[in-house]
Amino acid sequence: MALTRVALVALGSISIPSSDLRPQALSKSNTKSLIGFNCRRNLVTLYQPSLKRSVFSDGDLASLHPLCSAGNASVDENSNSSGSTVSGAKETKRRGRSKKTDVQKGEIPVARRKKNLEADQSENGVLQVSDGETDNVSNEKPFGVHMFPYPSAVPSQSSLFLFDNISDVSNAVAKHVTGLSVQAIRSQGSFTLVLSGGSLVKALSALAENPHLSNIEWEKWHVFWVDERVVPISHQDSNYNNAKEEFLSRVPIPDDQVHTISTWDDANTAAQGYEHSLRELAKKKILATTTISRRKFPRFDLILLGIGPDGHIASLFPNSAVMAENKRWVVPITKSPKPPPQRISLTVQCINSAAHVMFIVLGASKAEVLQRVFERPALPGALPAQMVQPNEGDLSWFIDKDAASKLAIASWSDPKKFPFFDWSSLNQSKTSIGKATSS
Ligand SMILES: O=C1O[C@H](COP(=O)(O)O)[C@@H](O)[C@H](O)[C@H]1O
Repeated sequence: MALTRVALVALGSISIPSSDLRPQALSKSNTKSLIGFNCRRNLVTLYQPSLKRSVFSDGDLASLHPLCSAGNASVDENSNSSGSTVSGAKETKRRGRSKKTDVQKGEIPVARRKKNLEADQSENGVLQVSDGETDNVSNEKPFGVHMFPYPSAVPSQSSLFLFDNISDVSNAVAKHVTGLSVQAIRSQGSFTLVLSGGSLVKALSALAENPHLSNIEWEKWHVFWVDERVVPISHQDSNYNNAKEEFLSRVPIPDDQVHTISTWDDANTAAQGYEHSLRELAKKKILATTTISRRKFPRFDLILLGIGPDGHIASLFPNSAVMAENKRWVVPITKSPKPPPQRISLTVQCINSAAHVMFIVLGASKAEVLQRVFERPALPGALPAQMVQPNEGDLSWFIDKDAASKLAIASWSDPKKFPFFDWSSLNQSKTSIGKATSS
């Protein structure tokens, strides 16, 4: 019990910086659909300030969103008119936000843009998502079990946000990314973003629209890819091409800061070439690095991940040998089960070195795999998405209701169905054996 408390107190200092999903950006109907969870390893806590408390029974969950009720009833738009919130340890105050939604691209000087965005940031660097009511997370209780992560030296934190549709997801993602961009630029002068391919890119549409389009300091962005297919960059299978059409062509990031991967050769050469260019950028300090087990890895500010129906992330497919790679930053894939067969991918170790990792999962075709990721343990490597546990960063999931439709969220608090496992007991077990009789 004591161990549980320790873990929960830690929830009071959620370190995700101002993802800022405040309701000003969410329309009234949007706020109905938002559910926020904070997870620390296998703990999930859910907050809703309008209930003036932050611990929920299953009944509360059912009233918050139909997806949380045991029967997964169809969505009742009126079931929750208050929206939910994730807030920091300090009281959240609604602050004034300048209305610039109609400001055209480039019209706001950089200094003013910064000021406007700073006004949007949370106090104390703590995530504060609010519908204007207040909440305090310092005495949370565990809500349930979250995923089946593999232990690592430093527990990471994660959050799960659930929305009705892709447009709500896109708005929330845009605000989250904007917040991280502001924070990175403020602390180090640039923002390094890593894109995935596939359906995820569509969820970036709100980022390329006002107010984000005008507010973001695009000239300080560097864009990378978590994986690429070995096809010409103009090919319809190219992740670059996909991102260019859906997102990059709509935002003013300088061309030389869009780090396309040369894929004219075979996968081996392309992987070596990409790793080489990343290492060069690290030497030039354009890319930060971090050390894990005495090896250097790039520390991207944010990696955006999708998930395939088989649980693959990037181009890392279930049970492939490259899942175990812990030296290289980039690996070649020559027999991808999903076409095209030749690809390159950042490694799990590389992904877990990022400061922030965000999954964006949309659509019913992802419902089953999401259930496996959150509710079924798998052997290491069998479900690549479960291996995403940033070493010194945070993980967030932005999910629409179709993708979440098979999650038994209402049962997550049932210890019989989802046994609570306290990872901190692993660290303490050596010293606590002797104490067992005295307590
Ligand atoms: O092949 C790939 O698939 C995953 C998932 O794509 P989705 O279309 O099913 O969302 C994607 O994240 C990855 O970048 C891509 O190369």
